Amino acid sequence: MTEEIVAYEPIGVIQSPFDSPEGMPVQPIGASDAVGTVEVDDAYADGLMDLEGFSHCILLYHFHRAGDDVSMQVEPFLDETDRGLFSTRAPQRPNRIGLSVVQIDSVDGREVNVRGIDVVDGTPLVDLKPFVPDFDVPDDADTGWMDASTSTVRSKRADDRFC
Ligand SMILES: C[S@@+](CC[C@H](N)C(=O)[O-])C[C@H]1O[C@@H](n2cnc3c(N)ncnc32)[C@H](O)[C@@H]1O
Repeated sequence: MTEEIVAYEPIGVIQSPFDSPEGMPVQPIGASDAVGTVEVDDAYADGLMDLEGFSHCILLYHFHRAGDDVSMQVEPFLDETDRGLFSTRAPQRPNRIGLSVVQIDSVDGREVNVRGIDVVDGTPLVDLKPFVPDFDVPDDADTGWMDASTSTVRSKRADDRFC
């Protein structure tokens, strides 16, 4: 077991239309109409320079409303079978880090206006990176058990199992 403790402070906050983890989309593909704002703290505003040239960005954030009961096998939203936690995107994990690729509508001061947001309003932002298909999309990716069709993911809504 590693001895080092890693601690981060949020660099900002994500505003979204969703007040609760329950009943909301489970991935950005199901939230294409959901508009949100990523607001970085003043100290980091200059770091948004040049971001407007990218159509999408990667948000890394803390699932602050996830429950404490972390299991190594979970039934994910997109299946009816238990799966190893690390083969899922379940929010309830040892380090509650979430990742979403969202569309950038505009960058305005310390705010990034985004679309396709699948997080609860007030989610603490840990990092933001540009999405670059050549870096981030392998052309030979296999997706294991996660064979839910695109239309299933689009219409799927979360329940309270990870709260
Ligand atoms: C399945 S996770 C996927 C999130 C991200 N796209 C990922 O893959 O890491 C999305 C679900 O997490 C829950 N959720 C979103 N924001 C949360 C937060 N701040 N705290 C706890 N749960 C959250 C909601 O139930 C939402 O439907």
